[in-house]
Amino acid sequence: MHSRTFAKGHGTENDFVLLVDRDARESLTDDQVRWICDRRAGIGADGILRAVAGRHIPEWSGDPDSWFMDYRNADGSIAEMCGNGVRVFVRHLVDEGLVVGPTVPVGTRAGLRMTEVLPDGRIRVEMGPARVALEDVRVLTADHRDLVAVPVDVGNPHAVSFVSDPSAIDLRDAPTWYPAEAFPAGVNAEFVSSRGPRHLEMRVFERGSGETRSCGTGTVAAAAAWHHRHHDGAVERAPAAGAVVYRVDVPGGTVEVELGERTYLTGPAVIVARGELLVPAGLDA
Ligand SMILES: N[C@@H](CCC[C@H](N)C(=O)O)C(=O)O
Repeated sequence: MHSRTFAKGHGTENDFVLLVDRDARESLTDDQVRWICDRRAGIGADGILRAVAGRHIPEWSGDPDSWFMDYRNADGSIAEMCGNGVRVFVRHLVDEGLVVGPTVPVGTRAGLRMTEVLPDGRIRVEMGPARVALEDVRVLTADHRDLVAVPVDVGNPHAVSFVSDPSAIDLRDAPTWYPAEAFPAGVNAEFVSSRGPRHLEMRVFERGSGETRSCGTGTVAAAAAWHHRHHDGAVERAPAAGAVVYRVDVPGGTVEVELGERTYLTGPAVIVARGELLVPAGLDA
């Protein structure tokens, strides 16, 4: 058995275990990730945010000294980006005195993300482009719904379906999709309805984690898909008129998405615990 320090936090109840390991001295195997994220045998989380220096990530070509968010889903898989996670990541680095805000750059597998800690404590993240595909796909849910879905790339893949009532969708099993080749690396599936002008409600089934209480990249995908399909492809034209701001309600809270020349996600980030993880001997790498 060995021990390592951890913190636990969430962004709109999308929850994460944070492991700071700037010099990449500790291993983090898929089995360890699954154990840490297990809500009965481990700490419990939707994913892990490992904080390392960029130099330790082979696919990172940016500043080797910048902090890199090495994100893992609860099943051990790697994802390119996590919109709620990056806010929690920054909150933790600031709280621990490892960076000085308010502006904090973070390396991710989807590229560099500039973040800003706002005076009210929320964190605003520049999310890179949200690419809305022109061709729809179909998503099949556990309750045998066959839904039209809009593919959106926010650094990671999303399929956004517009439904009359997201709470009525059965998400006990993972949705599937067709054609299968639309998402060769899997997809995060969002179910979205309108609550008023520029106000959406969303549920999500995340690749690698199952149904979660929120997904930051998913809210950006939802707003971008909605705006694109209901304003005749207007996301690209938004800069002329200034950014449009969507409020997106998820089961775990509310975030704000700005669509314009750049895309921003703003929301809360909360650290709830710090402690010592006792890694069982069987999981020692
Ligand atoms: N919850 C995250 C997204 C995490 C990664 C996702 N499950 C994937 O595999 O792409 C968010 O807040 O964006």
